Order: sequence, then C-alpha cells, then structure tokens
Amino acid sequence: MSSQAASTTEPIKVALVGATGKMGQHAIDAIHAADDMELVAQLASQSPLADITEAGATHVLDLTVPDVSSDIAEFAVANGLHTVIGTSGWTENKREVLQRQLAEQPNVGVLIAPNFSIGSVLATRFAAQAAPYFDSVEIIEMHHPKKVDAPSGTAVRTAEMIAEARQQVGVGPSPDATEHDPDHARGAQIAGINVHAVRLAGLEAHQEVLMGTPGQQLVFRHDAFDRSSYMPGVLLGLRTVASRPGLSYGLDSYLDLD
Ligand SMILES: NC(=O)C1=CN([C@@H]2O[C@H](COP(=O)(O)OP(=O)(O)OC[C@H]3O[C@@H](n4cnc5c(N)ncnc54)[C@H](OP(=O)(O)O)[C@@H]3O)[C@@H](O)[C@H]2O)C=CC1
Ligand SMILES: O=C(O)C1=N[C@H](C(=O)O)C[C@H](O)C1
Repeated sequence: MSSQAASTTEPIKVALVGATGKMGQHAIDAIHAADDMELVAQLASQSPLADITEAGATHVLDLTVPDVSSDIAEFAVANGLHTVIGTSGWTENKREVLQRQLAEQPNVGVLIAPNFSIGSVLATRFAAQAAPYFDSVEIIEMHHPKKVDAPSGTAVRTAEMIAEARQQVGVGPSPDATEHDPDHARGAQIAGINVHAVRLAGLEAHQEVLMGTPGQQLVFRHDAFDRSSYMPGVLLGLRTVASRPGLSYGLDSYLDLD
C-alpha cells in the first residue's frame, strides 16, 4: 500500500472555449500546470458547443470574442456548468439577460472578469476610491491593434465603478466646456466618464485613469506586458466560481479587498 494518501477531491473539469487564441494558449498551459484541474475540452470557432457536455466538463472558461460570448454562457448555464468569462463586451443588457438565466439555475456560478490581472483590478479599485476627491476624471485605454472591441472591458468596468463612487457622494460630472465635437474627439461617454481608446503596434494592454482638481493631478496606470499576467486570476476564478452561485462581475468580488 502506498504511504501517500490518495486525494479524494475531484479535479475541476474545464472546457476551454477560445483555445486557439492568445489567451487560450496561455490558459492551456496554466490549467495543465494546476494539480486540481483537468482540461477536458478545447474548443475554437468551428467547434460545436456540445463538445463541452460530451467531455463531462464541470466548468467552462470563455476566452473568445464579444459576439459569441453570451451564447457560450447561455449554453453553459443551461447545462448547469460553472462559467468563468474573460471575453470583453459584456454590456449591462447582456448581464441582465444572463442574470435571468441564472435565476433558473440557482446553484450555478458565473464570473465575468473584465480583467484577470491583480494589478489592473487593484488600479481600478484605487481609482474608484480616489475619484470622488477630484473634479475631473478621464480614462485612456491602450491596446495592441488586433483587439476587436473598443473601449476595452476593463475601461468600461473602471468607468462604471468610478461613476458609482462619485454618485454615492453626490459628485457631479467632470467640468467640460466643449460645445462642438462632431468627430467624438472627446472620446466615448461610459457611465458619464470620457473614455479614449488607443490602438498601437507594440502595445499589449495598458490603462491610465487621469484625475484632476485645481493645482494637482493623480494618475493610476497599469501595464500588462504579457498575457501570463492574467493566469493567476484565471485559476482563481475557476477555483472560486462554484462556491459563488449567481453572477459575479469583476475579479475583485473574489478578492478580500475591503
Ligand atoms: N479578462 C481578461 O483579463 C482578458 C480578456 N481578454 C479578452 O479575451 C478575449 C480573447 O482574447 P485573445 O485571446 O487575445 O483573442 P484571440 O483573437 O487571440 O482569440 C480569439 C479566440 O476566440 C475563438 N473564436 C472566435 N470566434 C468564435 C466563435 N464563433 N465561437 C467560438 N470561439 C470563437 C477563436 O477561435 P479561432 O482560432 O477558431 O478563430 C480564438 O480561439 C477577448 O475578448 C479579449 O478582449 C484578453 C486578455 C485579458
Ligand atoms: O483584448 C485584450 O488584449 C484585453 N482585453 C481585456 C479588456 O477588454 O479589458 C482585458 C485586457 O485589457 C486585455
């Protein structure tokens, strides 16, 4: 008889959708290196979603494109599978639809994580804490030119959290005398915050939140130089999601930050 006690814990059986992508390739290595996980299916754009259930997955990891992410989540939830979503583009409308689906599956957990990197999650959290103390706030997100969506999911989440923090204490909009801006040179308005998207060869994923008030400026900047920066957050999401039924929005909800 072996002197080592056999583990009785079942591995987390992950089906990865978006396995051929840049994030997917990193996720494959990270899941293979995790003792408590088994990668049971790898799907790409031509794969039927039935591959997920046929492989006996307990968890789905979605790293695809905004146009298909909600269909993948709907399939996963309908089949009672815990789901971690890294794909961007999850608007409020899409999140509401998913919430309604989850109401039918009260034991299923879904995490939508606009950003898996701890530095970005912290930068967003700190920016939201600071934002009520400044008259003006604007966000600049900067990404590689292969990114298909703008603004980034991280910028949207950051704008939402900043807007909520300012609203809670009654801080009004950033001052701005612009009267004519037919070409949207002032950027997109997300939750009332101006967001500017830069796409530049050589960049990976970067964000600056600029805050100003008379006589001073505060800048929160995060740089992801490599996709390995997201993998600890991906694994944390997969390990935690089953214990958090319903919809969680933002990896910060899985971190003990308060
Ligand atoms: N939350 C976070 O921290 C991060 C999120 N992201 C987000 O993750 C997503 C993936 O990024 P990235 O890996 O760079 O993108 P890639 O373009 O490198 O990969 C996209 C993947 O999606 C697959 N795909 C495309 N269409 C479909 C479809 N109809 N059904 C199923 N799969 C499909 C592609 O498969 P195929 O090869 O067959 O076309 C490919 O595997 C993006 O939304 C990005 O914004 C990125 C970095 C960090
Ligand atoms: O496409 C990317 O690269 C990234 N997408 C996510 C987003 O839209 O925020 C996360 C990170 O910015 C990298």
